[in-house]
Amino acid sequence: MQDSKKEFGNVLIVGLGMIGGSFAKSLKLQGLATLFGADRRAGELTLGVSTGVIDHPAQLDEATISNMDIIILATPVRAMESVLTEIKPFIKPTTLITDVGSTKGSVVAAAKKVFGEAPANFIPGHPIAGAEKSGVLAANPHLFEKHMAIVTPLPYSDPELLDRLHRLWRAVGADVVSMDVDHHDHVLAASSHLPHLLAYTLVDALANAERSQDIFRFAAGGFRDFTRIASSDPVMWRDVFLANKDATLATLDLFTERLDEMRQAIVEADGASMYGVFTRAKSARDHFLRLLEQRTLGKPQEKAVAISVSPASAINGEIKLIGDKSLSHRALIMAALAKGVSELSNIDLTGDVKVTMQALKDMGVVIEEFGYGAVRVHGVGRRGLRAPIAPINVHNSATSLYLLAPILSGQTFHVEVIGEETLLNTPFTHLLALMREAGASVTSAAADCLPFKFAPAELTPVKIELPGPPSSRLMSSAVLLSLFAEGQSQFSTVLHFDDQVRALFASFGVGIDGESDISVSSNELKGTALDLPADMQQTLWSVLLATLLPGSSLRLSGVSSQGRMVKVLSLLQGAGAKIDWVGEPIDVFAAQSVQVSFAKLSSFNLDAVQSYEMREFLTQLATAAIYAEGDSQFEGISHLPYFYEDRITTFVDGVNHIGGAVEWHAGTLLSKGCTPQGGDLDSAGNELVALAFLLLAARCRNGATVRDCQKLLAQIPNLEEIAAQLGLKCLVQS
Ligand SMILES: NC(=O)c1ccc[n+]([C@@H]2O[C@H](COP(=O)([O-])OP(=O)(O)OC[C@H]3O[C@@H](n4cnc5c(N)ncnc54)[C@H](O)[C@@H]3O)[C@@H](O)[C@H]2O)c1
Ligand SMILES: O=C(O)C(=O)C[C@]1(C(=O)O)C=C[C@H](O)C=C1
Repeated sequence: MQDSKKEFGNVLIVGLGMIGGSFAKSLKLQGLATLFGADRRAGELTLGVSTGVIDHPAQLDEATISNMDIIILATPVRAMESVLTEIKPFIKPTTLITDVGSTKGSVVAAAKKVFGEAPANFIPGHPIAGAEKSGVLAANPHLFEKHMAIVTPLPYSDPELLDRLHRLWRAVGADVVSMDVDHHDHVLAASSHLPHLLAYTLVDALANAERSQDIFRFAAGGFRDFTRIASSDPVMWRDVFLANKDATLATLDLFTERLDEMRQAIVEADGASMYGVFTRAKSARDHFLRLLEQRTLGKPQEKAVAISVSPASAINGEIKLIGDKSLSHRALIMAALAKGVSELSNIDLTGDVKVTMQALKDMGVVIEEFGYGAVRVHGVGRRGLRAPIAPINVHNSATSLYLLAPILSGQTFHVEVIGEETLLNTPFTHLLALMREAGASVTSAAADCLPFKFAPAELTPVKIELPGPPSSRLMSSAVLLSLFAEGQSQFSTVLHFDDQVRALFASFGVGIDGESDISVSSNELKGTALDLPADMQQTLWSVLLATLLPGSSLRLSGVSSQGRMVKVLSLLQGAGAKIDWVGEPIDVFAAQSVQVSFAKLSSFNLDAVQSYEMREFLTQLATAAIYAEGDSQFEGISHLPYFYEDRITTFVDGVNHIGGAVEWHAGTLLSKGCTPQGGDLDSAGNELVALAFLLLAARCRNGATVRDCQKLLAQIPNLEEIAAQLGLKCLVQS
């Protein structure tokens, strides 16, 4: 009867319908077992044999049962007790008995009733895959692939048989997870049972309604999508609701309450409440779908993208660049924590900012997007965020982590933060130390790396010195943390607080007093309207293009005349750049226009303090130095965090590869003015190196191709468009 070479030996399916048939067909097609089928409908067994789903029809008698290695119960759940009673006298203790039923508590109860105590070889299971079809003709051998199978082992389940059950599910393509029986029934009541109840009830209610003929005649996509599952097998679903009564009632009550609220919103024409529910639900569903896509398709591979730049002549015109990325992150967060509505314009919603925005949406913040760079954020107040349904994923965005972590530590719910790629191996020691100083309850994986788990905690004001010269992200973390500690927090730093960030916080009502001894008070935030100033990297890039390309004349509007922007432009002015501020400064960011034209730059030097201040601009400034007359020198780079040095060494290798003349000695960059020939530049996937290389390429004798620009394009998706607007020929090649 048995082919000993087959991994799972003799397998009997009791209830050869859609699920049992799918299981049998998958094992049979792979040659992993000899398949037996038993069903109270003889016709299903005949079909099972003729369609190649099973090898042999079988009876639940001693000859069959005592010969099986695995028995899978795949009948409706309420039939399982009678099947177990029938097979009990013949079961060998070494035979694995499992099931696929949609409820687990009732199946365990049935086993206890039949056996006194569920035996060690009885281990329940449940595939989270299915269809609205039934019967063996609906068997699909691929049904379980890349879907989850839940196993609910009992305390005394046989470990070897549990291992066999795991292997069995993996063999049909499922990912196996273990769960407690009660938890399973509550989760499935909400995720599967309630939707079936709603679909059946909706169709039935409408079928009996007045005008039912027309309702069905004119029902299109929405009705069809929503009610597909009302075509499922009625016996199976009657059994599910009889078997999982309490958990279903609990989730039904919650839903009924929310449906009543929605009804009330319609009665009162309360558009804001409806909009809130709809956007939160959309965001939650989109989030699920992304997770599901990742499960079924795996993570998409990032494709290497190159950008070739033809030698450019002059760039001319007038341009308003999208808002600064770092301000965009902060503006969204502040608007979410404020009370009332904020209107944000010229906000950059691409790249990492999307990560921050998604996290806020996942925690219930309604963010309406209109057109290019304009959003309306419905603030929920400092402690009004809601627990997300899944961990917050900051992907590869350290900025999102620095800004979200302090606000999560001040919430009233538990939440986990996960990340991806390089972020997973990065220790966030200073950030964690800062939060713990305020009494935050945050635990991390080894070595202060992600994932982080936050629990509610009462935060207290801190009085500390921020370590080293702190990053501007850490300074913002400190301010955000202070908003959740009742009282006044004080930080001293060796650096001045960035003026633009200070202006942004102030416009939401956060007073940051002092230059390097900073005090922040926790108070309520109020929504506001903000027009963000142009992105600093993109502004510097455009200014340098116009400076380096003879015949250029460019006007940039909406450039902040505060903080680092002014400093970097002053530095270039000092080297001979023709940069003029035009008009009066407006708004909280003191935005103005900037007029730039070609200039012959003279060499310029940065001491260690300036290198620190200009650290984000070093690769672009080094490019300017390459085309300046004479030797320029940037000192103290090796004192910066390692990734700044990595950027510079990648930059130096690339420049020299295409005929430039830069040297790198003991943490100092030396550039001898020259015009490189051009060729291939490898940015090693770093977006700031890539941006500098595009600048370098524009003035090379023969142009150049910059490799590995995918991260740059993720940060500035409309780069080709900006270049075209300026008259620069950039071609993106994927
Ligand atoms: N349909 C789904 O999407 C889905 C998904 C996961 C799990 N499940 C579970 O799988 C099981 C089977 O569902 P299905 O969709 O395959 O249903 P189905 O109707 O296609 O198959 C059930 C089979 O069991 C047989 N049967 C009923 N009582 C029996 C008895 N006492 N003895 C022998 N055979 C009997 C029926 O004749 C039928 O062929 C159910 O417990 C269900 O809860 C279903
Ligand atoms: O896709 C469908 O048609 C299903 O109904 C599958 C579904 C579900 O609700 O997700 C149905 C019952 C289960 O026990 C598991 C899966």
